[in-house]
Amino acid sequence: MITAHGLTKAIGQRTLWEGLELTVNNGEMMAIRGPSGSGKSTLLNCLGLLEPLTAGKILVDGADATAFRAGQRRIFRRDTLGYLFQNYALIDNASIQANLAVAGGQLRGLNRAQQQAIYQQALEHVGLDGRAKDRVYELSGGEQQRVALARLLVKKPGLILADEPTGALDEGNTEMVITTLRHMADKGAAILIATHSDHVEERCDTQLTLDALASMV
Ligand SMILES: Nc1ncnc2c1ncn2[C@@H]1O[C@H](COP(=O)(O)OP(=O)(O)OP(=O)(O)O)[C@@H](O)[C@H]1O
Repeated sequence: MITAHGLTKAIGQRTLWEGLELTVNNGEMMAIRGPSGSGKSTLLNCLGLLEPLTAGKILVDGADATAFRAGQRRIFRRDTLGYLFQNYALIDNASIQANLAVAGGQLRGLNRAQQQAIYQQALEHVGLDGRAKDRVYELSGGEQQRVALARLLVKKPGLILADEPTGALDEGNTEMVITTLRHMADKGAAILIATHSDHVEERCDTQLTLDALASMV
């Protein structure tokens, strides 16, 4: 569960958003809407502790994440956070399997055969069965997006921040991504999705719109 109070972000002279309040419970998906430049990606980056806030407080499962020290932030990113970036954030010259292996999460403490079974299941889920040895740079944009999704399935994070996760995908793959995220929410994850898609918003439980808040001061 993530709760945020009074979130404010200013970049230079511009206030992107001010006094934002939001709560996403475990099991829920929230759509973050708003025109290009309204600060959707920046909000996800702040919630993921990748970028500092100007003001406000973020609570993750009741803990004040804004007060985390560097070590606690690392553990939060390693154990709790799953991020679907617009640029997929994959290791380009490594194989699909190597990209799944860096997911951490539920993999720790498992033997090789058990890990292989988890990779296999995740790749089947995203329609990349039998492709584990393919290099990421050989894949299409949509396939890379599906590897990023498979990595989330391997990690099973409690909090997922997805930045326009269906942007590069056709209708079938969009449906697969959104159904997979819905499945992860139903298993207990709290999920925020920055999206321009009405269809994605319809599949979410709640929405937050950032439009009117962006202002010059
Ligand atoms: N580090 C930065 N330095 C300067 N300006 C920045 C920085 N990060 C973001 N911005 C600006 O903040 C604004 C919000 O950007 P952001 O990417 O969060 O918007 P967005 O709503 O996600 O847009 P889109 O829908 O196009 O992805 C933009 O005008 C962007 O140029």
